[in-house]
Amino acid sequence: MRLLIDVGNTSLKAVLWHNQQAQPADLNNLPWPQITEVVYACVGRSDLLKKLLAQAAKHHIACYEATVTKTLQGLSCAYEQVSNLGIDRWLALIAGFTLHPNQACILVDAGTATTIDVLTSEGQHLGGWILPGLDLMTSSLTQNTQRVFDDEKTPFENQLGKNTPNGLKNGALVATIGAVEQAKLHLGVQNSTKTVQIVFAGGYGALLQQQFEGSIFDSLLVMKGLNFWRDLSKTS
Ligand SMILES: Nc1ncnc2c1ncn2[C@@H]1O[C@H](COP(=O)(O)OP(=O)(O)OP(=O)(O)O)[C@@H](O)[C@H]1O
Ligand SMILES: CC(C)(CO)[C@@H](O)C(=O)NCCC(=O)O
Ligand SMILES: [K+]
Repeated sequence: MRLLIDVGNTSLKAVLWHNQQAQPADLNNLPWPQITEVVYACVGRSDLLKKLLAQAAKHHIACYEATVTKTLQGLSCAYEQVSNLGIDRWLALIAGFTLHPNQACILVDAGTATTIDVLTSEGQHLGGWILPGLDLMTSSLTQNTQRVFDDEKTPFENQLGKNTPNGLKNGALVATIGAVEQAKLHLGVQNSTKTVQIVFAGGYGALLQQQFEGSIFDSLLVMKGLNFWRDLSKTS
């Protein structure tokens, strides 16, 4: 059984991976005797991660930190400075590459930030974008203007706004949708028979997924990437 840990800027997420399945992990009551290894990825700072790694060491369990490399099996990273790419983005790419072989993908992780990464059917990462997440888009406007206000009960909708909270929330949503549309242009899906698999993850992934026909939402995308990273980096 593997303990998989994904440390973001806002939260730490962990799952237990056993028999090709993810089970929720209770961090206050981990089944250490059954855990064979700890695999983790970290873009943020975390005292909780330090505590978990210390506990693993006490139980003599090997810990592996996922890193970005120029290539991994048939997958290649677009960044010149590969260590600058967020590991969560690399893991989403690894998951897309492994789960959708020979298929062009757009990986969208919509949390605190929204990241969009473009992957060709040959496994080449073409690059991507980092946008403020939907909440950051709206809060940066309410905090830096006098008259732009939000409203808890206003949903994000792909429509024109006819009041301030609508204008604000819908603006954030369509900006994000527009960025995903721009990503498609880099894969030449217009005027061609090529298809692209758009995969959404993260807190706002399910909402965004509804905006793109044929797209999928996978709440475990980064965790799956972490699990594949460990398998693939063992054999490369
Ligand atoms: N149903 C939902 N469950 C969790 N978060 C949601 C949901 N709907 C919207 N959100 C928003 O998604 C964001 C959390 O996203 P996510 O869980 O992907 O973490 P994250 O922001 O990526 O954190 P980190 O950067 O720490 O990984 C928050 O802004 C939250 O308001
Ligand atoms: C963009 C975030 C914060 C998303 O979690 C993370 O992937 C990160 O810290 N990235 C580093 C910068 C980059 O990916 O170019
Ligand atoms: K994240």
